[in-house]
Amino acid sequence: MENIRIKDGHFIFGGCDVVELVRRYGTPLYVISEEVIKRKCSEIREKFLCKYKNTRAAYASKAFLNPAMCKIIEREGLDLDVVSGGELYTAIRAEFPMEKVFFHGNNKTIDELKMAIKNDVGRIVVDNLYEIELIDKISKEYGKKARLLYRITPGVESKTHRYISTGQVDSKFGIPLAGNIIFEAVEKGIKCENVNLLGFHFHVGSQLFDNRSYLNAVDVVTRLMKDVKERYGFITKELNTGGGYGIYYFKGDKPKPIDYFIDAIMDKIYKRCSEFGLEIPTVVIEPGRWIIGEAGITLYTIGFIKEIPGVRTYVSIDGGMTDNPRPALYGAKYEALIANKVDSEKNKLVTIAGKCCESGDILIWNLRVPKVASGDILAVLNTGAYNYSMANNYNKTPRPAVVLVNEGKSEIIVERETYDDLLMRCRVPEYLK
Ligand SMILES: Cc1ncc(COP(=O)(O)O)c(C=O)c1O
Ligand SMILES: N[C@@H](CCCC[NH3+])C(=O)O
Repeated sequence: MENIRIKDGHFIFGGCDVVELVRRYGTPLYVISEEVIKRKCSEIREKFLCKYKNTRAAYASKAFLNPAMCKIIEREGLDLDVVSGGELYTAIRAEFPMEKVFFHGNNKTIDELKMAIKNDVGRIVVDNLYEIELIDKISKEYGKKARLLYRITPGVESKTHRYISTGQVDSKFGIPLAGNIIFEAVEKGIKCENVNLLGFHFHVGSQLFDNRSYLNAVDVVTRLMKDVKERYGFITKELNTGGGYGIYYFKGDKPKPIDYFIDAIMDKIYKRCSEFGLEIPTVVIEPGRWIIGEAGITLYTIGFIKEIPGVRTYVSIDGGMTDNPRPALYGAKYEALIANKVDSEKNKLVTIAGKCCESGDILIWNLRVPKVASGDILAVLNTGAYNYSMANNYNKTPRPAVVLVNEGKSEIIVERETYDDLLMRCRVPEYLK
């Protein structure tokens, strides 16, 4: 793994000795490398934004979001995809340019839509027919004209965990193409005076290593672009092709370079548009995991070690499914190392157990490690995406801090939660006191 450096048997990440980070900030600790994020964004600029005209790249912030991340993304010249009122609010508070925000969601509430429209969000990605009239009405109230993309369900299968596959016909996301619904939606979009329909969106799934589902989706959406042009004279000005590019977590994962996806998608869009006599729309991509996944590690302190003779050795850590629910949720696998003994020979097989009161709270089954002791530090790799953002307070566990590292410097960007934070919103009715 290219981000791994070793010095005096210690793991160095973002130029920082992680043992020092633990001493300073405690564990569990999310550590995010600014350098990796910048490298990823620069690759997107080089291989997509500069290479192809009329393109935009939005960072899918559900993967990892806080005000500092908004600032990095803004500086790197990317747009932002948000999927909830909370993510939108974070972007607003971080003063992220609203015209560069794409607002998603399969069940946006009225209050969320109001916040988006009032703040002149760049695009609302409409997920169903009923949203359109609501947006039109709210836009009218605020004297605005909301810019819309319609998310379609392209009806394509993707090879990934079924919980993160989104493009198939039977999906809760997007406007179905069967029947007349999509045409009804386009007619509405054209007729409603307070909206400006700009084009279409699809997102086929996440953690993908194959570009076929994207290409199949481009086939479907360009056919739709042709149909709506013929029926209504509607010109698709923008086509958002979603995110989903996979990264390496564990042996067997075979991530592809980003241009494997981008070049194939662009080539297919150009070909189909030329075949159908369509104008080339502005093309948008929306990666989340690919930008942030490899930028993060999580550090834990090893606690009790339990050896069941002839069965297994459980090594317990001070976190688990509360800071990383992915193994319990998707059976996700991670690589990890003992950060203060990186050089030592790995001659033991252990299972890393989280501290939640759940048998399923196992972070890693069968990890090869050197002889470990209580107090050693475990570093789990490539945890930048969907770890901090999916963390929770189960068993009244405070969420860890997030530290940003760069060239040997470290800075807290999210403070560790305290027990008082956990109780801050609880109230005891008078009669129970
Ligand atoms: C609409 C949309 N765009 C982008 C993404 C980002 O996905 P990923 O993090 O896999 O790139 C998602 C999540 O799967 C999504 O639902
Ligand atoms: N939470 C998922 C990704 C969801 C993508 C959003 N549609 C994961 O950890 O892999």
